[in-house]
Amino acid sequence: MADTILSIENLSKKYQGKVALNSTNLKIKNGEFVALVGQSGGGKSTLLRLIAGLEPMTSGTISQNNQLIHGINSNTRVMFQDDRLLPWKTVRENITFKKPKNSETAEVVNQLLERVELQGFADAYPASLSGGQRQRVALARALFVNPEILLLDEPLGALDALTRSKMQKLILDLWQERKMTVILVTHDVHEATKMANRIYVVKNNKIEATFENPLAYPRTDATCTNLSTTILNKIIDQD
Ligand SMILES: Nc1ncnc2c1ncn2[C@@H]1O[C@H](COP(=O)(O)OP(=O)(O)OP(=O)(O)O)[C@@H](O)[C@H]1O
Repeated sequence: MADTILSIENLSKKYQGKVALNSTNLKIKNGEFVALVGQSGGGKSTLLRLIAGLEPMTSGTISQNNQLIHGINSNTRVMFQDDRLLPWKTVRENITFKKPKNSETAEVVNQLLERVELQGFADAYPASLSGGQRQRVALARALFVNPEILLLDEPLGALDALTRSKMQKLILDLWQERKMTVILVTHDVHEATKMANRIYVVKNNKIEATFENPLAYPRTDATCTNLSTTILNKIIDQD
């Protein structure tokens, strides 16, 4: 639990000479659930994409388990706001994409579908599913490869309040069951304080503030309010 899983040093990213992330340092321990919050354009998604290796960094280093990350980081999986399911593939095929089909694989998929409450949907096509169901398929697809770090880029942003709240609980339960590390990007400060044990405010293309979250799980709206307000004030603070 106490081991550093991810170590980021002096990480910078520029797009056509314009800074998206500026000399950022970050250390995350194995099994933590951290959140990145902050104003639009601050660099949150850029940081997540660099950790996933979806884009090259301009300078700096990212190490996972003391191994430098170059190119696609196969020990991570990203879940985005849009589910990115392939419409011509069934739920099962979307989850097992690129994997050989055998009975063991089928059993893993069945267990995952049961865990995200989609048993019986293995042969359905994405078009026949609701937005919440599609995001649960996307979650199952991300978990299928057992990533060490699950990267969540505003995955609940398009869901209605009730579905969102259920998904928050499902993700927290899965985090605790699977002992994985989770990094969540969200616009919703309250969501961050309900889910994460540490919250980073990303502002002006760097991490401007860090808030430890001592609240015990399960958290309620009431117990999170004070910390949410403190973080919100830091985000809107004009300095
Ligand atoms: N592919 C790209 N090409 C050019 N500029 C980009 C690209 N991706 C991001 N940027 C720029 O980098 C900066 C950081 O963007 P990023 O998406 O990381 O911010 P963010 O904090 O995730 O914002 P949001 O909360 O709106 O998603 C912004 O100024 C953005 O315009």
